[in-house]
Amino acid sequence: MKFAIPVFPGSNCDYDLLNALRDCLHTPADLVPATTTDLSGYDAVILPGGFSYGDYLRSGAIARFAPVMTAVKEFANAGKPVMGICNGFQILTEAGLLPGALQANESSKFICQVSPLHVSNTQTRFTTAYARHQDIKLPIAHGEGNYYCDAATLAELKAHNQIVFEYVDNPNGSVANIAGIVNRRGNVLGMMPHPERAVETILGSVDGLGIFDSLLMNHVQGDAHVENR
Ligand SMILES: NC(=O)CC[C@H](N)C(=O)O
Repeated sequence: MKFAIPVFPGSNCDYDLLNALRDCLHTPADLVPATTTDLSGYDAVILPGGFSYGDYLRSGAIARFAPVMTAVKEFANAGKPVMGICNGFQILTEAGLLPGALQANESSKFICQVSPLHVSNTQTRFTTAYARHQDIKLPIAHGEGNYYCDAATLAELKAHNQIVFEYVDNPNGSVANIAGIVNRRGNVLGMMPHPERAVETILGSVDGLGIFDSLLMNHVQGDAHVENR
């Protein structure tokens, strides 16, 4: 299973992700520039964290116009797995691949800490390696992680089991403690916590491995059994 990691001007978690995939998971992965228009050689795309285009206007608001995003949309529309971590999640909402938006944290402060989370849905292709309702700890590091959606969207997310990760202590004011969601089809995941920073004991947690293990396992088994239609 080969991963593409689009790199935007200002991405700063791209090498963490490359390390997680190549060195810890032993799976092929390439950094690809934001000008790339062809993702046909890849099985999955993960948008990394950072500050794309300086996060001017709003996080992800400029990145969504990068040429690679046209290819990412085609990739997602073909049902292939796409994931966005932190700034990647912000880009996915701005691009319309996931509902809702990420606002400034309620405290207006940048938050950098390890956060306890519930895995709320273990039936997605990103989370089958976790136990049902497993409690995990992942690092968070963001200024705009306060997930917002309107009441109708929240009802849709709940009705279709699209809330995948929830904060235990809601550090940023997110609606319904939301830390990560999938799209209705189940092939696009966005999450504010950083699983790629929790893949080795020396990092203090290996709780992020479950996401990458799930992707690899479900790719081998054929992703169709975890499609949410
Ligand atoms: N770690 C990150 O990706 C940071 C995300 C974003 N730029 C923010 O501060 O909200």
